Amino acid sequence: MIGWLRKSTRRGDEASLSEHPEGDVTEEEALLEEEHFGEPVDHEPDDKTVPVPQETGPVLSVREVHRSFPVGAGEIHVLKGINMEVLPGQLVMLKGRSGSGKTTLLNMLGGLDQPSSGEILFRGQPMHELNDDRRTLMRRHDIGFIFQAYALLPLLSAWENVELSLRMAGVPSSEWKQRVAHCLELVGLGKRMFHRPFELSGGEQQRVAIAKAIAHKPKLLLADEPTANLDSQMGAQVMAVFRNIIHTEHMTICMTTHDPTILEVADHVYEMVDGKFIGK
Ligand SMILES: Nc1ncnc2c1ncn2[C@@H]1O[C@H](COP(=O)(O)OP(=O)(O)OP(=O)(O)O)[C@@H](O)[C@H]1O
Repeated sequence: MIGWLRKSTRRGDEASLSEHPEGDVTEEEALLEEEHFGEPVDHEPDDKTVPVPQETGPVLSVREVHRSFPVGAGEIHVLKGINMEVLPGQLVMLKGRSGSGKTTLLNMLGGLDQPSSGEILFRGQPMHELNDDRRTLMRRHDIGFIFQAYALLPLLSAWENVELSLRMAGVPSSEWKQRVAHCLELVGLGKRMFHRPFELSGGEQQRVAIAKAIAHKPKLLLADEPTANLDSQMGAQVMAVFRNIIHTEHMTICMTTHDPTILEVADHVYEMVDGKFIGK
C-alpha cells in the first residue's frame, strides 16, 4: 500500500499527521507534550459554525470524480469518472489491484484531498465548497479513520490511546471514562484495556485502532486495508467488529481491500480497475 495520507500534503491535518509517527511529530504527540497526560483539559468544541447536515439520504454521494496529479512536466490521471453512493448503515468495500486508485478515492471521501473535477457530498454537504478549516472540523467530528498500520501511540495503553482521540475531538472529559470503556468492550478488549500496543497481537492492536476511530461517534468510518496485516482469523474478527459497530453505533463504513475472502461481508462492493469502477 502506498501510505494513505502520506500523500496528503496539508500540514496541520490531524488525520494526515497521525499515520506516520516515525519522523514527524504527530498532532497527538504535540498534544501530549502540551498537556500532561492524566490531567484532563477540556477543549471547548470549536464547531459552533459547522452547518447541521441532513440526517436522511446518502452518507456519501460521489459524482463524476476525476483526480490527476502533476508528474514532471505532465500529469497522471488516477481517477477517471467515479460515481458511487453510500447509504447509512452500509458496509461498502472498494476492491482493486495495487495502484488502481482506491486510496486516492478514500482520501477524497474523507476530505483529505480534493477532486480535480466532480463532486463529493457528505451527508448532503458538498465537501469541495467548504474551506480547509470547515472541512477539518467536519472530519474531526463526523469521520473516523483506520489505517493498515494501526496508528497507535506506542507508549500509551489501549485506554490512553482511545482517550486521546476523545481529547482531540473536544469531547468533555466527564464523558471519557464511560466512552473509552464502552468502545474497548465493543471491540472485544474489555480485558486488555491497560495493555500497551507491544503487549497486544496485531489483531488486538487493530481493534484498539478501531475503538480509537469510533470513540468520538463519527457518522462515517473510513478504513484503508484494515485487514492487510492480519491472518484470516484476525481479519474475520475485525470484520465482525465492523458489523457490530454498524449495528450498535449506527455508523457507516467504507473500506478498501485486496482480500477476496472478506468481500462477502460487504453490503456493496465496488471494483476498481485503472481509476474506474467496473461492473454494476
Ligand atoms: N500524490 C500523488 N502524486 C502522483 N501520483 C500519485 C499520487 N497519489 C497517487 N498517485 C498514483 O496514483 C495511482 C493510484 O494510487 P493509489 O494509492 O490510490 O492506489 P491503490 O489502489 O490504493 O493501491 P494500493 O492497493 O497499493 O494501496 C498510483 O499509480 C500512484 O502512484
